[in-house]
Amino acid sequence: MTGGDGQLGAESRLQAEDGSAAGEESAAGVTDGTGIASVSVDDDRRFTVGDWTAEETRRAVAAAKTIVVKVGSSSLTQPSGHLDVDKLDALSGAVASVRLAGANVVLVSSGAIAAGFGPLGFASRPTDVATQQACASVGQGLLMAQYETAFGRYGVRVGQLLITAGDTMQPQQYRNARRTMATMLELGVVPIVNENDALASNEIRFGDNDRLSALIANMVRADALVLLTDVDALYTAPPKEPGSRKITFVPNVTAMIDEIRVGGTGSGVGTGGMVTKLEAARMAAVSGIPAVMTCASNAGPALMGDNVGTAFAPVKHRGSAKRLWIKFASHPQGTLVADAGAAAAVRAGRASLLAAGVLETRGDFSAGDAVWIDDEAGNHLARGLVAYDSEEVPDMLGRTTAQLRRLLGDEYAHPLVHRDNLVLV
Ligand SMILES: Nc1ncnc2c1ncn2[C@@H]1O[C@H](COP(=O)(O)OP(=O)(O)O)[C@@H](O)[C@H]1O
Ligand SMILES: N[C@@H](CCC(=O)OP(=O)(O)O)C(=O)O
Repeated sequence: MTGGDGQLGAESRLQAEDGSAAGEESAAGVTDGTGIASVSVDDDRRFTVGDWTAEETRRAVAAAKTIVVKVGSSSLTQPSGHLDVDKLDALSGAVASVRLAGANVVLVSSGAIAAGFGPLGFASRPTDVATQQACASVGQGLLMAQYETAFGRYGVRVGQLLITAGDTMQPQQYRNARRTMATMLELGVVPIVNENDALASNEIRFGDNDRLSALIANMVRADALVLLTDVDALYTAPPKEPGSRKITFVPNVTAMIDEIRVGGTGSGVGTGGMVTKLEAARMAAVSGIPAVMTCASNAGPALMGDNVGTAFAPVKHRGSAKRLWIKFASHPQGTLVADAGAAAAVRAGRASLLAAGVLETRGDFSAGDAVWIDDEAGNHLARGLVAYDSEEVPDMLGRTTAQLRRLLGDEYAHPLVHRDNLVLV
């Protein structure tokens, strides 16, 4: 449903991402009679989807104290597989201006593979992972050298940070990356982040940098995310399709995600296309971060809050860093299958998961790992950090807290997943 003014209406779909009506506090809870209280697992301050206007969203981008800017391969390179220095210089100028105006800026830059295949003699972007990785190792160096020169003109220092998907999943690595980035920002450096393509494995790989940029926005507690690509805005269908219309404002990305027809990359050097950009916008919106998506040549106006591209309003308050990590970055190692009562309580968003309400455990996990919480039909309800090793759980299943204390001891008289460590999907 697209309004004639290019704003995507969401009035009829005021549903928060967890399925409960926006702003409504769910009442269901679960206790096993031992007084374990049930309080909200999600941020229950009232948030009304639709509160943010397009202007407010854009103003928030312009006023951001900390901002993540993501730029795609096609905005930095030529189809021949070489850097497009003019484009890179123009982008660097826009980002440096924001830095010099006092904001913290993180630049998530793709382009390593696209800048590396030309110098290595390939006519087009290689498709096999090993060759892509070799191209990335050549292209990443070229990219950074060019960024150093470009930002150097403005007296702005840049630093490289290469991250694998695995790094964002491991709490320790995540903390290290967050600390490094925070320190770089304190020192006035613009961190330039890319996926560590040379080390990424085929199985665990972002591939594109769109979702990585939303994770980084959470990591640095950014106030805004700007996604720069080779198309000026989000359209109702891939822009080359006749009749596709430009969308200037999306008040509720979680509600509209199924209504837009998105296609893959349009350039031959990018990855992911609009699918992953919309996913990044959704991750930002449910993390309380306003976002704008437009073409790289609009970087300056977008960062100034001008009416370019597509603005995405936040749809929730920002959660804690821990909850955002559980929701978007953790890598579940197993599954706890909840019975109907526990599933309803988890879904309602106000409960710890007790052993009494769990029917089955699957997978090999350690205390502190992320696990899925599924219903009996196999639907994922939530992700959470489990308090026990997978070998300990079978003896606990179906038992009340009082029984656990009596049979197994005090240390087992706790929820399998405490509500503070549980996030609805
Ligand atoms: N609904 C849509 N609206 C806008 N662009 C779309 C849509 N569906 C597919 N696309 C394509 O997504 C491309 C951008 O994705 P991609 O090539 O991965 O860029 P980047 O390299 O910047 O990440 C655009 O060039 C466009 O052709
Ligand atoms: N990390 C890769 C990103 C690959 C890619 O094409 O990403 P994108 O252009 O953001 O869709 C690189 O630097 O080449």
